[in-house]
Amino acid sequence: MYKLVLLRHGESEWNRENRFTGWKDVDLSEKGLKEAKAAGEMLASEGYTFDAAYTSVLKRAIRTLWITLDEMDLMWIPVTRSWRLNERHYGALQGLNKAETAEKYGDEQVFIWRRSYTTPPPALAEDDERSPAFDRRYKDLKPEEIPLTECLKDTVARFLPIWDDEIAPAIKSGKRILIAAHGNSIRALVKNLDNISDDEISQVNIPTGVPLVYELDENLRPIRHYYLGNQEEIQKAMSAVANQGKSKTN
Ligand SMILES: O=C(O)[C@@H](CO)OP(=O)(O)O
Repeated sequence: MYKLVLLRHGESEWNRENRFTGWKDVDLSEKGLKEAKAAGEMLASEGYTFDAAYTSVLKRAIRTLWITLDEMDLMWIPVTRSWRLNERHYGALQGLNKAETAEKYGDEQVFIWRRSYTTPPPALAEDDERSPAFDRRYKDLKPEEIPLTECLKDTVARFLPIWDDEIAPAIKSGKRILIAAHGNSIRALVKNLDNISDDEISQVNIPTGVPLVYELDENLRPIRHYYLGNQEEIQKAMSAVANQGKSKTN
């Protein structure tokens, strides 16, 4: 049996302000820093350790990983950063307040933009200065790999190559892996691992800063999964994520 731990970054400044974030490189809030520390403490106290870690090229996930590994005295383990673990690109919604967007376009439309598997949010214009094409960290991507928006299906498609080529073989070789990533890149992985339908994945919400443990069989099929921590608080945190895209007037 293998154990894989997934960790969504701690609360970011834009999570705190309830803004669509996507590939915008915002940092952790004070609360997010504390969540990352608590995640590391919990993993250490529950006896977890890791041989390697994977994260995105966005500082909220990288810093969460640093803090978690620091708490576990594991800052020395190899870390792979890849754009393939980035948050789902939120297109032209990036920067907008989620509740205000729901007031303007309706809760249903915002739910589709946030949680539909195949409908992407409105795209950034190609010449928009926020396009990843103008960001040096993405200079090695092929033009067709650079997103101007993404639905979850797109995120699954760009995440799977690093899973199949690097992470899955590492787990099978016996390495204990920690993945510090984002709400929607973790949803992409969870959909794939648990074989969740396109419809049902719309109801899955990942809380910030809570370790999610997957026990996997020799073929990396999940045996069970569970969050570490206070289960009641975790349920509340998941509902809070679901409600972020609802207008306040409803
Ligand atoms: O804004 C985002 O990038 C993500 C994660 O914070 O939000 P959502 O849960 O709305 O998909």
